[in-house]
Amino acid sequence: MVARASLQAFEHPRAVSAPLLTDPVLKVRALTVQFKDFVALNEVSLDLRDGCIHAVIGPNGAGKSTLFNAISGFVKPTRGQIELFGRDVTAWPANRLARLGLARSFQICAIFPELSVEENMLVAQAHASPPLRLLRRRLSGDLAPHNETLLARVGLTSDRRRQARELSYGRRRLLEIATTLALKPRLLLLDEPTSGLGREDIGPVVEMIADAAQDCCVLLVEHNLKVVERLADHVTVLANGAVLSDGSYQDVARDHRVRAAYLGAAADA
Ligand SMILES: Nc1ncnc2c1ncn2[C@@H]1O[C@H](COP(=O)(O)OP(=O)(O)OP(=O)(O)O)[C@@H](O)[C@H]1O
Repeated sequence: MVARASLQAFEHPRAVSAPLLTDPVLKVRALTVQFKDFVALNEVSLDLRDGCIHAVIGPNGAGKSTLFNAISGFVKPTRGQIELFGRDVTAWPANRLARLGLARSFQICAIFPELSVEENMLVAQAHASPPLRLLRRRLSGDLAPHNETLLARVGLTSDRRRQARELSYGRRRLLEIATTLALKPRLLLLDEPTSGLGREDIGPVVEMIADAAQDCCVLLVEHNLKVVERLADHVTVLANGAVLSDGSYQDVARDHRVRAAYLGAAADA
Protein backbone atom coordinates (compact mmCIF):
# COMPACT_ATOMS: atom_id res chain seq x y z
CA MET A 1 0.00 0.00 0.00
CA VAL A 2 1.24 3.49 -0.79
CA ALA A 3 0.80 5.46 2.43
CA ARG A 4 -0.59 8.97 2.34
CA ALA A 5 2.15 11.55 2.33
CA SER A 6 0.41 13.76 4.87
CA LEU A 7 0.32 11.63 8.02
CA GLN A 8 2.52 13.92 10.02
CA ALA A 9 3.89 17.36 9.37
CA PHE A 10 7.50 17.86 10.42
CA GLU A 11 8.73 21.36 10.86
CA HIS A 12 12.06 21.15 9.10
CA PRO A 13 14.10 18.68 7.11
CA ARG A 14 17.01 17.28 9.13
CA ALA A 15 19.85 19.76 9.45
CA VAL A 16 22.85 17.89 8.08
CA SER A 17 26.44 18.60 7.36
CA ALA A 18 26.84 15.43 5.33
CA PRO A 19 30.43 14.91 4.20
CA LEU A 20 29.48 14.29 0.59
CA LEU A 21 33.07 13.97 -0.61
CA THR A 22 34.01 10.99 1.58
CA ASP A 23 34.21 7.49 0.11
CA PRO A 24 30.89 5.68 0.23
CA VAL A 25 30.42 3.35 3.21
CA LEU A 26 28.18 1.15 1.07
CA LYS A 27 28.67 0.78 -2.67
CA VAL A 28 26.13 -1.19 -4.68
CA ARG A 29 27.14 -1.79 -8.27
CA ALA A 30 24.90 -3.10 -11.08
CA LEU A 31 23.09 -5.37 -8.63
CA THR A 32 20.74 -7.81 -10.31
CA VAL A 33 18.45 -10.31 -8.61
CA GLN A 34 16.52 -12.77 -10.71
CA PHE A 35 13.85 -15.18 -9.47
CA LYS A 36 13.67 -17.82 -12.23
CA ASP A 37 12.64 -15.77 -15.30
CA PHE A 38 11.62 -12.68 -13.34
CA VAL A 39 14.15 -9.87 -12.89
CA ALA A 40 13.22 -8.26 -9.56
CA LEU A 41 16.30 -6.01 -9.47
CA ASN A 42 17.99 -4.84 -12.64
CA GLU A 43 21.51 -3.37 -12.53
CA VAL A 44 20.86 -1.20 -9.48
CA SER A 45 23.70 1.00 -8.24
CA LEU A 46 23.81 3.33 -5.27
CA ASP A 47 26.32 4.93 -2.90
CA LEU A 48 25.62 5.48 0.78
CA ARG A 49 28.00 8.02 2.27
CA ASP A 50 29.20 8.33 5.84
CA GLY A 51 26.85 10.24 8.13
CA CYS A 52 23.98 10.08 5.66
CA ILE A 53 20.41 8.85 5.78
CA HIS A 54 19.65 7.40 2.36
CA ALA A 55 16.04 6.54 1.49
CA VAL A 56 14.89 4.05 -1.12
CA ILE A 57 11.37 4.75 -2.33
CA GLY A 58 9.18 3.51 -5.15
CA PRO A 59 5.79 2.02 -5.87
CA ASN A 60 4.73 -1.43 -4.69
CA GLY A 61 6.75 -4.20 -6.32
CA ALA A 62 9.55 -1.79 -7.34
CA GLY A 63 12.21 -4.04 -5.77
CA LYS A 64 12.91 -2.16 -2.52
CA SER A 65 12.71 -5.20 -0.22
CA THR A 66 14.68 -7.31 -2.70
CA LEU A 67 17.44 -4.68 -2.64
CA PHE A 68 17.41 -4.74 1.19
CA ASN A 69 17.42 -8.54 1.21
CA ALA A 70 20.42 -8.65 -1.11
CA ILE A 71 22.37 -6.01 0.86
CA SER A 72 21.63 -7.72 4.20
CA GLY A 73 22.46 -11.24 3.01
CA PHE A 74 18.99 -12.75 2.84
CA VAL A 75 18.91 -13.05 -0.98
CA LYS A 76 21.86 -14.00 -3.22
CA PRO A 77 22.45 -11.52 -6.03
CA THR A 78 22.46 -12.99 -9.53
CA ARG A 79 25.03 -10.42 -10.70
CA GLY A 80 26.67 -7.25 -9.45
CA GLN A 81 28.71 -6.22 -6.42
CA ILE A 82 28.16 -4.96 -2.88
CA GLU A 83 31.00 -3.27 -1.02
CA LEU A 84 30.61 -2.42 2.67
CA PHE A 85 33.21 -0.50 4.72
CA GLY A 86 35.70 -1.08 1.90
CA ARG A 87 35.19 -4.89 1.71
CA ASP A 88 33.55 -6.87 -1.04
CA VAL A 89 30.62 -8.48 0.83
CA THR A 90 28.64 -9.69 -2.19
CA ALA A 91 26.61 -12.78 -1.20
CA TRP A 92 27.94 -12.78 2.37
CA PRO A 93 25.43 -14.43 4.74
CA ALA A 94 23.45 -12.25 7.16
CA ASN A 95 25.33 -13.37 10.30
CA ARG A 96 28.71 -12.43 8.79
CA LEU A 97 27.37 -9.02 7.74
CA ALA A 98 26.02 -8.52 11.27
CA ARG A 99 29.53 -9.04 12.65
CA LEU A 100 30.73 -6.28 10.33
CA GLY A 101 28.18 -3.92 11.92
CA LEU A 102 25.11 -4.19 9.71
CA ALA A 103 21.76 -4.34 11.55
CA ARG A 104 18.37 -4.57 9.94
CA SER A 105 14.80 -4.10 11.07
CA PHE A 106 12.11 -5.92 9.16
CA GLN A 107 8.77 -4.96 7.63
CA ILE A 108 7.36 -7.79 9.72
CA CYS A 109 8.00 -7.18 13.39
CA ALA A 110 10.94 -9.32 14.59
CA ILE A 111 11.13 -9.50 18.38
CA PHE A 112 10.86 -12.30 20.95
CA PRO A 113 7.15 -12.30 21.88
CA GLU A 114 7.61 -14.51 24.98
CA LEU A 115 10.24 -12.21 26.50
CA SER A 116 9.45 -9.02 28.34
CA VAL A 117 10.13 -5.61 26.79
CA GLU A 118 13.22 -5.26 28.98
CA GLU A 119 14.48 -8.77 28.18
CA ASN A 120 14.21 -8.02 24.47
CA MET A 121 16.40 -4.96 25.03
CA LEU A 122 18.85 -7.00 27.15
CA VAL A 123 19.21 -9.56 24.35
CA ALA A 124 20.07 -6.79 21.89
CA GLN A 125 22.42 -5.24 24.46
CA ALA A 126 24.15 -8.60 24.94
CA HIS A 127 24.88 -8.73 21.21
CA ALA A 128 26.32 -5.22 21.24
CA SER A 129 28.39 -5.34 24.44
CA PRO A 130 31.96 -6.54 24.88
CA PRO A 131 32.08 -9.66 27.12
CA LEU A 132 33.12 -8.09 30.46
CA ARG A 133 30.56 -5.34 30.37
CA LEU A 134 28.02 -7.86 29.15
CA LEU A 135 28.71 -10.13 32.14
CA ARG A 136 28.34 -7.29 34.61
CA ARG A 137 25.09 -6.14 33.05
CA ARG A 138 23.77 -9.70 32.87
CA LEU A 139 24.36 -10.14 36.60
CA SER A 140 22.76 -6.86 37.52
CA GLY A 141 20.10 -7.13 34.82
CA ASP A 142 20.52 -3.44 34.10
CA LEU A 143 19.99 -1.75 30.80
CA ALA A 144 22.82 0.51 29.70
CA PRO A 145 21.93 4.23 29.89
CA HIS A 146 21.85 4.44 26.08
CA ASN A 147 19.26 1.64 25.98
CA GLU A 148 17.22 3.17 28.82
CA THR A 149 17.07 6.31 26.68
CA LEU A 150 15.91 4.30 23.66
CA LEU A 151 13.19 2.64 25.73
CA ALA A 152 12.06 6.01 27.08
CA ARG A 153 12.12 7.52 23.62
CA VAL A 154 9.59 4.97 22.37
CA GLY A 155 7.48 5.36 25.53
CA LEU A 156 7.97 1.78 26.71
CA THR A 157 9.70 2.33 30.08
CA SER A 158 6.54 1.68 32.07
CA ASP A 159 5.85 -1.46 29.99
CA ARG A 160 9.29 -2.96 30.59
CA ARG A 161 8.01 -5.96 32.61
CA ARG A 162 5.24 -6.83 30.15
CA GLN A 163 5.64 -9.66 27.68
CA ALA A 164 6.27 -8.27 24.23
CA ARG A 165 3.36 -10.26 22.79
CA GLU A 166 0.94 -8.32 25.04
CA LEU A 167 1.82 -5.07 23.27
CA SER A 168 -0.17 -3.66 20.38
CA TYR A 169 1.32 -4.07 16.89
CA GLY A 170 2.48 -0.44 16.83
CA ARG A 171 4.22 -0.76 20.21
CA ARG A 172 5.93 -3.98 19.13
CA ARG A 173 7.26 -2.12 16.06
CA LEU A 174 8.63 0.57 18.37
CA LEU A 175 10.29 -2.09 20.52
CA GLU A 176 11.80 -3.73 17.44
CA ILE A 177 13.29 -0.44 16.28
CA ALA A 178 14.68 0.20 19.78
CA THR A 179 16.28 -3.28 19.88
CA THR A 180 17.81 -2.73 16.43
CA LEU A 181 19.34 0.56 17.60
CA ALA A 182 20.56 -1.14 20.81
CA LEU A 183 22.81 -3.26 18.58
CA LYS A 184 24.81 -0.07 17.94
CA PRO A 185 25.18 -0.78 14.23
CA ARG A 186 27.58 0.94 11.86
CA LEU A 187 25.03 0.56 9.07
CA LEU A 188 21.34 0.45 9.90
CA LEU A 189 18.81 -0.87 7.39
CA LEU A 190 15.25 0.10 8.24
CA ASP A 191 12.44 -1.49 6.23
CA GLU A 192 9.36 0.76 6.52
CA PRO A 193 9.99 1.78 10.15
CA THR A 194 6.75 3.78 10.43
CA SER A 195 4.41 1.27 8.80
CA GLY A 196 1.58 0.29 11.11
CA LEU A 197 2.36 3.09 13.56
CA GLY A 198 -0.28 5.51 14.80
CA ARG A 199 0.18 9.20 14.14
CA GLU A 200 1.42 9.77 17.72
CA ASP A 201 4.19 7.15 17.39
CA ILE A 202 5.65 8.36 14.09
CA GLY A 203 7.29 11.53 15.47
CA PRO A 204 9.31 9.74 18.21
CA VAL A 205 10.51 7.08 15.76
CA VAL A 206 11.60 9.73 13.26
CA GLU A 207 13.52 11.59 15.97
CA MET A 208 15.09 8.32 17.12
CA ILE A 209 16.31 7.59 13.60
CA ALA A 210 17.69 11.13 13.26
CA ASP A 211 19.52 10.66 16.59
CA ALA A 212 20.86 7.25 15.57
CA ALA A 213 22.22 8.72 12.34
CA GLN A 214 24.68 10.77 14.34
CA ASP A 215 26.59 7.54 15.08
CA CYS A 216 25.85 5.35 12.06
CA CYS A 217 24.69 5.37 8.43
CA VAL A 218 21.07 4.62 7.68
CA LEU A 219 19.48 3.05 4.62
CA LEU A 220 15.73 3.34 4.81
CA VAL A 221 12.76 2.04 2.82
CA GLU A 222 9.77 4.22 3.62
CA HIS A 223 6.39 4.89 2.04
CA ASN A 224 5.56 7.95 4.16
CA LEU A 225 7.02 10.76 2.05
CA LYS A 226 6.84 13.30 4.87
CA VAL A 227 9.15 11.02 6.84
CA VAL A 228 11.47 10.72 3.82
CA GLU A 229 11.51 14.49 3.37
CA ARG A 230 12.28 15.02 7.04
CA LEU A 231 15.07 12.44 7.30
CA ALA A 232 16.72 11.66 3.99
CA ASP A 233 19.88 13.36 2.75
CA HIS A 234 19.67 11.34 -0.42
CA VAL A 235 16.86 9.46 -2.15
CA THR A 236 16.98 6.64 -4.70
CA VAL A 237 13.72 5.95 -6.52
CA LEU A 238 13.17 2.43 -7.82
CA ALA A 239 10.54 1.40 -10.35
CA ASN A 240 10.23 -2.00 -12.01
CA GLY A 241 13.46 -3.15 -10.37
CA ALA A 242 15.62 -0.32 -11.78
CA VAL A 243 16.80 3.10 -10.58
CA LEU A 244 14.40 5.70 -11.94
CA SER A 245 15.87 8.75 -10.22
CA ASP A 246 18.50 9.62 -7.63
CA GLY A 247 19.29 12.81 -5.71
CA SER A 248 17.98 14.99 -2.88
CA TYR A 249 14.30 14.70 -1.92
CA GLN A 250 13.66 17.98 -3.73
CA ASP A 251 15.45 16.73 -6.86
CA VAL A 252 13.48 13.50 -7.11
CA ALA A 253 10.20 15.19 -6.15
CA ARG A 254 10.68 17.51 -9.14
CA ASP A 255 11.46 14.64 -11.54
CA HIS A 256 8.42 14.17 -13.74
CA ARG A 257 9.17 10.44 -14.18
CA VAL A 258 9.00 10.02 -10.40
CA ARG A 259 5.82 12.02 -10.16
CA ALA A 260 4.30 9.80 -12.81
CA ALA A 261 5.50 6.53 -11.29
CA TYR A 262 5.22 7.22 -7.57
CA LEU A 263 4.49 10.65 -6.17
CA GLY A 264 1.44 11.09 -8.37
CA ALA A 265 0.10 7.78 -7.10
CA ALA A 266 0.72 8.82 -3.48
CA ALA A 267 -0.89 12.20 -3.95
CA ASP A 268 -3.95 10.55 -5.44
CA ALA A 269 -4.17 7.87 -2.72
N1 LIG B 1 11.19 -14.81 -3.65
C1 LIG B 1 10.59 -14.29 -4.71
N2 LIG B 1 10.23 -15.05 -5.77
C2 LIG B 1 9.64 -14.51 -6.86
N3 LIG B 1 9.35 -13.21 -7.00
C3 LIG B 1 9.67 -12.40 -5.97
C4 LIG B 1 10.29 -12.88 -4.78
N4 LIG B 1 10.51 -11.82 -3.95
C5 LIG B 1 10.01 -10.74 -4.58
N5 LIG B 1 9.51 -11.08 -5.78
C6 LIG B 1 8.92 -10.18 -6.76
O1 LIG B 1 9.86 -9.16 -7.02
C7 LIG B 1 9.19 -7.90 -7.21
C8 LIG B 1 9.77 -6.89 -6.26
O2 LIG B 1 9.34 -7.23 -4.95
P1 LIG B 1 9.77 -6.39 -3.66
O3 LIG B 1 9.12 -7.04 -2.48
O4 LIG B 1 11.24 -6.26 -3.65
O5 LIG B 1 9.11 -4.99 -3.98
P2 LIG B 1 8.89 -3.75 -2.99
O6 LIG B 1 9.30 -2.54 -3.74
O7 LIG B 1 9.57 -4.01 -1.69
O8 LIG B 1 7.32 -3.77 -2.82
P3 LIG B 1 6.40 -3.29 -1.55
O9 LIG B 1 6.49 -1.82 -1.50
O10 LIG B 1 5.04 -3.78 -1.95
O11 LIG B 1 6.93 -3.99 -0.32
C9 LIG B 1 7.70 -8.16 -6.99
O12 LIG B 1 7.07 -8.31 -8.25
C10 LIG B 1 7.68 -9.45 -6.21
O13 LIG B 1 6.50 -10.19 -6.48
